[in-house]
Amino acid sequence: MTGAAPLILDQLTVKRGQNTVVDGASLSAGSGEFIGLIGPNGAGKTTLLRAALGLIPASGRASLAALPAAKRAQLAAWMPQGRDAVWSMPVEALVALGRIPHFDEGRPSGRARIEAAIARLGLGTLRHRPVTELSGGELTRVLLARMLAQDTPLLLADEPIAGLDPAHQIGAMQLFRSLADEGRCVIASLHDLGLAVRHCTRLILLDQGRIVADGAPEAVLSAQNLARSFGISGHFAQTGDGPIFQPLRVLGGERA
Ligand SMILES: Nc1ncnc2c1ncn2[C@@H]1O[C@H](COP(=O)(O)OP(=O)(O)OP(=O)(O)O)[C@@H](O)[C@H]1O
Repeated sequence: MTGAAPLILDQLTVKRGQNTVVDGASLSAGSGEFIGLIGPNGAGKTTLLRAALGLIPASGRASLAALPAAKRAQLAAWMPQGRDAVWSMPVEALVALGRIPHFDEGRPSGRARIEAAIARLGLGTLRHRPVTELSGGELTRVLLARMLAQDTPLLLADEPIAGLDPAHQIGAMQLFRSLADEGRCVIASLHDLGLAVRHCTRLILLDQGRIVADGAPEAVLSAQNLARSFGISGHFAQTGDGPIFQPLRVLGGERA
């Protein structure tokens, strides 16, 4: 990896047929940041994350994509949007896959990481259950635990809190924020703008493949950006319990 930043994208561009799905995205994501990648359906969030990891062809530069896969897996954990458990294996075995890049899933150092991840995601009672027999939210927590067990400086997650109940959504967001506070970098695509505002240190707004805003949550969720990119209005408030954002209305007619 080049420099200190866990992820650098420079004019990253992805074309799908005739369509430019990610259009010249540039960013530097640093240690200590929990970045919420937001934008309407089809904006290009999944495509940007996958291209950042080198999973799909792209032009421009992605610092991770240039690395050998084995090295990349030591630097970045990835949680895809699809939540299908293909193989029937116990929960603890799937979490242990997070240690494969470190070659220590059977050693004390690896076991300690696996156990810590199982405990942190509250999976103790599920540890022997086949992953094919879990609910959607339970499987999401197992995949979060696998990411945690991988113990990487960068974590990329595509809609990681979709399908979780409110307590587990808040728990997952607090987990990501605490990982950032320890010096890691977390980038997660999110549709829940209220949770994004409360927990993320920075938001990046993607619209039609372009980064149209990047910065502090309150600034990114300006009335103008909400209207232009999401076609909604919303209310932002600073409270004694932290910032709160509530989407309010779908604006009439075409997007501003
Ligand atoms: N394999 C593909 N071939 C052609 N077009 C694709 C392909 N994958 C995605 N797209 C298109 O690229 C655009 C961006 O898709 P992407 O999944 O990155 O959006 P997203 O922001 O993650 O959306 P969502 O919030 O709905 O998950 C969409 O218009 C989508 O239809």
